[in-house]
Amino acid sequence: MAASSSYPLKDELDIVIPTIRNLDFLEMWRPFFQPYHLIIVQDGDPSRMIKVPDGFDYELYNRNDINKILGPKASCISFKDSACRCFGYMVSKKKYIFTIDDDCFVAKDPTGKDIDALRQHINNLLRPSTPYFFNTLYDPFTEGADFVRGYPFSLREGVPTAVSHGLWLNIPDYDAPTQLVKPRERNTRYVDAVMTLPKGILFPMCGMNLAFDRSLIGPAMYFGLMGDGQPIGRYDDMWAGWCVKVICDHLGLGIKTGLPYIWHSKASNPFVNLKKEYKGIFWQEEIIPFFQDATLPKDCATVQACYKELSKQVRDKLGKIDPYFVKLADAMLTWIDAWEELNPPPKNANGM
Ligand SMILES: O=c1ccn([C@@H]2O[C@H](COP(=O)(O)OP(=O)(O)O[C@H]3O[C@@H](CO)[C@H](O)[C@H]3O)[C@@H](O)[C@H]2O)c(=O)[nH]1
Ligand SMILES: [Mn+2]
Repeated sequence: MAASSSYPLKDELDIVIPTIRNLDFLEMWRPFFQPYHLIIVQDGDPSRMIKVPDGFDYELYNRNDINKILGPKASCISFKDSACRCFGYMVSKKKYIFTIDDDCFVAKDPTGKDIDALRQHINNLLRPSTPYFFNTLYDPFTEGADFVRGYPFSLREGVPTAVSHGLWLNIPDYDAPTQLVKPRERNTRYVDAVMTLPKGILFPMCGMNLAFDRSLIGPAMYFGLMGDGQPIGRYDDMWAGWCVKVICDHLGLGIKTGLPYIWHSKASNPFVNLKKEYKGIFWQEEIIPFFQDATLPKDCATVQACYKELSKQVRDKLGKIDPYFVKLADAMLTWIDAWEELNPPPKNANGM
């Protein structure tokens, strides 16, 4: 199934943008984004006025709004880090989310055509994933592709897709050490593929060009405690991606990576990034085995239950690395409480 209408899921999808800058980049996206509702999460000084180009339908939240809406639970939303974007996921009322950075522009495909990244994400999300058996012709649900010989027919229905992870031309999402040794490296390779991440395999999720089915995995898309007052930064999306992948594997949901590409226009400062990433670079050598070995009990049947269980395991098994992980485990529970407060389960016919 492909998205057929000119603006697919127009009333079922919010675009979440974290920002400390102006939003002129929206002018380039106007042909693709204008009909969609934007949720802008303004980070940093709340007294700064962020100019949104005319013609866009949006809601904007600054730190004062977050504190007012969440009260003490606002402590789980990062300040002075792009991790703040997850507040937008929480306040949205839509089934789907697309999040993009304000320095990401429309890329061109090899034919020179502007890439409608939003439509590609929607196609990725509306088509099933195949985490249990790798299809060597990549996404079998893409036009012009299919399952190859030897692919078990019992697995060809696939599973629901929870996440669509897009990529970036020009400035790649490198860590600070790589940025420092390869300052001029640019990603010029357009790989025309969408792949399902196999079950049991983790991946480094980047929040720059990311879409997900909020109804399937939203409560697990917490971007952690980063930025002001925290010992690490730039591990917001990574943390969310590791939690989300473990939960998707447990619940039988799929995650795809590959198309669409956006054009990432500028590299953030590698020295500032090194300071933010420093502890994460060696902590992750213990964090990754934790997630690789993580198992969730069979009776964890909802994302929230899985997430609460993961929080308990983070406290028990990562808390010994640094007290930060005990704080993070608590923040994961605060996040779920806040999520449930803002997104109460629908009442049944008896109003219960
Ligand atoms: O304190 C801040 C800093 C930035 N933002 C907004 O977040 C995004 C990303 O900012 P930027 O493009 O400057 O940084 P990158 O290094 O390219 O970000 C990528 O690396 C990861 C860092 O966590 C992340 O996945 C990517 O976003 C912009 O929209 C800034 O305006 C902010 O809100 N607060
Ligand atoms: Mn950037």
